[in-house]
Amino acid sequence: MTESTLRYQSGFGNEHATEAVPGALPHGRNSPQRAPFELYAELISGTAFTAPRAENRRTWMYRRQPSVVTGAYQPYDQKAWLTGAPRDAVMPPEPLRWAPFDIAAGAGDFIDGMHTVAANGDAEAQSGIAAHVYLCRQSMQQRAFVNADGEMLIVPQQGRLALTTEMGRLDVKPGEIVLIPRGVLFKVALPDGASRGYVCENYGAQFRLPELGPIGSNGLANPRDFLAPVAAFEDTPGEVEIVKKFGGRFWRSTMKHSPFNVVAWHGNLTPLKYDTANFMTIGSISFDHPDPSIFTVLTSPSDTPGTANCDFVIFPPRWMVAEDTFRPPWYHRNLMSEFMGLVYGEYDAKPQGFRPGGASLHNCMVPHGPDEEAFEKASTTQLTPHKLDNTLAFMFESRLRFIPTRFAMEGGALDAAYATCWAGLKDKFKP
Ligand SMILES: O=C(O)Cc1cc(O)ccc1O
Ligand SMILES: [Fe+2]
Repeated sequence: MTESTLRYQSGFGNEHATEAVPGALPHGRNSPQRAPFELYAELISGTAFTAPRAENRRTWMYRRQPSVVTGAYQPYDQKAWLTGAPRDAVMPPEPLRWAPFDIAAGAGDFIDGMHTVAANGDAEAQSGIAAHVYLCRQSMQQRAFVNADGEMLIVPQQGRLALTTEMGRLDVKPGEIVLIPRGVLFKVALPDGASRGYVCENYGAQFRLPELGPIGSNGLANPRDFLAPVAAFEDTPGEVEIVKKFGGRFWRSTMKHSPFNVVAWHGNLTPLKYDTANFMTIGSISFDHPDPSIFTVLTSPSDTPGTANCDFVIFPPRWMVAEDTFRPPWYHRNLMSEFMGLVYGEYDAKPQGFRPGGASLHNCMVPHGPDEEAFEKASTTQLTPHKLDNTLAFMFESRLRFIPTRFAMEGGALDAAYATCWAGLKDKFKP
């Protein structure tokens, strides 16, 4: 695949209007007696009808056939993709870390290659998230996927993804992220072959931009950098298998035609992509460093103000200038639980052991912080302005503890020696 030439529309939560064939959108009403060109009008509501206006998300689609035109559903086998906190699983009380998950372990496509690393909450209670990795080497062909359990925040780590969705097409590459709303059909092609990445499946309130408080009206992730697709439809003949995730189970059905048949749409419920290179990073320009909440790209609030169901936080390239300051993260333990991944480069608190395509998990009140090497360096180095470059780590941070899966604990990637990275931190007290 050459560089992407797709067109997009800009703005987080914006009201977009787009037609692949001019004249396909009705004007002045959503549901005329007959829609233009004999299309079917169909509404998808991503929030309750009566959700506050600022949170309300819905889109009207004008399509060649409505979504009801499917066959019966049969069970579909996907055992590695789990939903919610597994009640019978053991949750170790210690820090956990995984080596890069082996792409060769995933022979299939984006659906079959999904492996849950850790999950919390309960999809039926619309609360919590799952942290997955996808390990795949095949494009989805004559197949589409729809997730009724939550929205999906996809963080590619290796290999570009070419997504086809009901609202149009998006190309994403490592360093970019894509957000697929709950219930929107999509398929994933792999222009670079073998691909790996992370997914946050969010059963709770939809991700949105965080409040900016005293930061003001600009900064962090700016709304205009979120890109929605333009309407596009497929004409490819042949049956399409629809795989649906519904209440933690997987189902398959067959459609005689492609479900990517939306000729025009308008609304504010859309897939979105975002390039993390556009994140306006804020940090200390005096001393100390602020809490990592300054790196929040998107937040899924819970019912308790300020205590997120999930924050999606990135640690992008940035200047470190703080004076008389230990610059990496301090030693800490938090109420919030932290699942971390690394897209590329090194993370300043763990320059060696935390590698791209791997992960770490520091659950509620589990102490962690810089390893011995990072501590020694950061506490003795000459503090000049320094660019942390070529690095992109991220965190799915949740108020709910993550429970690691069997794949995580027994699949071969678990770093049994993780705790030894702090073992050499001696008592150097010199009164
Ligand atoms: O654990 C981590 O590396 C993430 C993190 C970074 C930071 O600067 C402060 C707290 C925190 O959890
Ligand atoms: Fe932390």
